[in-house]
Amino acid sequence: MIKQTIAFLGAGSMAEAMISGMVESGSIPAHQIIVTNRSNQDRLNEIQSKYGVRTVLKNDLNYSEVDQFILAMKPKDIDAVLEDLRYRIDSDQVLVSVLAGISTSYMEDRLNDGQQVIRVMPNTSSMLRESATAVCPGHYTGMDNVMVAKELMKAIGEVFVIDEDKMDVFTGIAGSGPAYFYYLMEHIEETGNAEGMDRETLREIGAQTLLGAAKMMLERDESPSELRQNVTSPNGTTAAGLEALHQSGGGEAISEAIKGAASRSKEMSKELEGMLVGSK
Ligand SMILES: NC(=O)C1=CN([C@@H]2O[C@H](COP(=O)(O)OP(=O)(O)OC[C@H]3O[C@@H](n4cnc5c(N)ncnc54)[C@H](O)[C@@H]3O)[C@@H](O)[C@H]2O)C=CC1
Ligand SMILES: O=C(O)[C@@H]1CCC=N1
Repeated sequence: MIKQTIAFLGAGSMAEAMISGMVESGSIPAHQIIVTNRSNQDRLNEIQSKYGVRTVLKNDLNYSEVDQFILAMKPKDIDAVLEDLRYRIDSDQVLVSVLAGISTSYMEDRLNDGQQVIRVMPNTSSMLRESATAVCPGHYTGMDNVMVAKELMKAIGEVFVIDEDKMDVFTGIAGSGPAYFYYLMEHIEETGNAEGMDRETLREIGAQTLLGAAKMMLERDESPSELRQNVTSPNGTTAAGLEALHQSGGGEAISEAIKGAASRSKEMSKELEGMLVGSK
C-alpha cells in the first residue's frame, strides 16, 4: 500500500483516467489523493463525488503535506506552474509530470537546484488500469521516490522504465496510440454499417477482434508476423484484405502516425523554450 500523499495539479481527462485507475486498484487510499485545478469548483465536486478523493482549488492546497505532485495540466501552462512551485516545495518533494514533450531537464532548469522530477507518459486506458506507461527519472531523483512513482503507475497498468531519448517515440506509440485504434474502429463501424450492420453490434465485434489479437500478442510466443501468417490462408480473404491494406499504404500510414506524434512531442518543448525567450 502506498503511504505517500499525492496531489494532482490539473483535473482534466488524463488526471481523471489516472485517479479512476488508482482508486480502483486499491493501492493508494482515496484520502491520500488530492486533486486541484485553478478555478473550476464544479469539476472538482464531480471528481470528488465520483472517486471519493480530496479536492481543493490550487491556491488553497497545503503544499507541505504533499509527497509527490502529479503535473497534469496542458504543456503551455508548465512555466507558470514551475515558477509557482519553485517557491513552495522542498527538495524532498517530487514532481511527476505527465506532460507530453516536456523533458526532465526543462523542468530541472526552472526549479531549485537538485529538485527531484520524474517524467511519465501514461495513456487514457489508465481509467481501466490498462495503460502502457513510461517512467523516466530526472538527474536528482532518489531511487525510493522512483519506486513509489513506479508503484503508482503500476496501479494504472503496465510500466516501462525507458531512457528519456525514447520518450518522444513512446508518446507516439502508447500515449497517443489509443486514438489510432479508436480511429480504426470508427472506420470498421463505418464500413460495416454501409453493408447494413448496426453500429452497436459492430462496435462489439470490432473491439472483441482487437482484444483477441492484443491478447494473442501478449500471451503467445509467435511474433506478430507469424500470427498474421496464421490468419492468412493461401488465396483467401485475409490475403485479399492485406493486399488492399498494403496498396492503400496501411503500414506506412501507421509508421507516419507514430513519427508525426513523436516529432510533435519533440517540437513542443522547443516551442515553449521559444515562448520563454520571446517573453524576456
Ligand atoms: N489526454 C491524453 O490522452 C494524455 C495526456 N497527457 C498529458 O496530460 C496533460 C493534460 O491533458 P488533458 O487531461 O488531456 O488536458 P485537459 O485540458 O483536459 O486538463 C488540463 C487541466 O489542467 C488544469 N490546470 C491548468 N493549469 C493549472 C494549474 N496551474 N494548476 C492546476 N491545474 C491547472 C486545467 O484547469 C484542466 O483541468 C497534457 O500535458 C498532456 O500532454 C499525457 C498522456 C496522455
Ligand atoms: O495529444 C496529446 O498531446 C496528449 C499526449 C499523448 C496523448 N495525448
